[in-house]
Amino acid sequence: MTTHIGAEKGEIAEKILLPGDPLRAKYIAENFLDDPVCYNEVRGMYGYTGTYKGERISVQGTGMGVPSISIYVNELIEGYGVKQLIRVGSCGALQNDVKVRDVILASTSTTDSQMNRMVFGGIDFAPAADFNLLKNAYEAGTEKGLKLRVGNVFTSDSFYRDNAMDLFKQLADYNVLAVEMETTALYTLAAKHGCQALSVLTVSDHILTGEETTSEERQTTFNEMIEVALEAAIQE
Ligand SMILES: O=P(O)(O)O[C@H]1O[C@H](CO)[C@@H](O)[C@H]1O
Ligand SMILES: O=c1cc[nH]c(=O)[nH]1
Repeated sequence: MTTHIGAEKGEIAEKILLPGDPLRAKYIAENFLDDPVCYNEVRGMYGYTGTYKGERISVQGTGMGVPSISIYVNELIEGYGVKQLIRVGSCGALQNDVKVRDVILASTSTTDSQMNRMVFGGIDFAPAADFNLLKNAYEAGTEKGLKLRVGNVFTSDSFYRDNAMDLFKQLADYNVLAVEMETTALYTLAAKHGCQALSVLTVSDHILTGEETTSEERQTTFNEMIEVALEAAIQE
């Protein structure tokens, strides 16, 4: 057991999906994994292990934001030997040609979080997705007929930010596709520990137009994102 995860050693697979919402972890386990077993309920942050197409896969809620996902990623890697981590999250679109329900693969991330500047003594580390995972996810999505977007996402410490529009427009001018709250931490910690990481994100709302998905639409698109992530996970 680690501080925030109640699993015994060996109960968590080397490959794991990481939704922010613990109920999304439960949904993924119950609808996509065979024989799922719940290994964690500490803080209601559900974690399950099952199989997908015969391969052992876990899914663990991370909570929202850099501090929360950092706790789970650290404990999963250092405490349980997890090697491959795929975030399955939601995000807000920053580009006119990125639409609600689109699925984005984050090749890198920009951030307002101080985490990396603290760690690297003020320099800007460039967090990057694992290329093989990114390639596998892109191919899996393309085979399913999805038009995946690949690019830079903004990992923000703030969901409710005063006067956010100027910053969002500037980021859009610099080709940042969307905003979310965890990818920078995931990629940086994975790099530190020699693990593979990728964020697969569904656009749940549009920052520029205010458009939002209905809960039913979110469900359908989340399913596509989850399938892309699972198919990427089981490739070599
Ligand atoms: O849907 P999840 O994975 O939680 O991701 C997004 O949703 C939360 C904000 O509502 C943040 O965690 C953000 O990154
Ligand atoms: O606008 C959004 C949507 C999802 N997640 C975020 O962090 N922001």
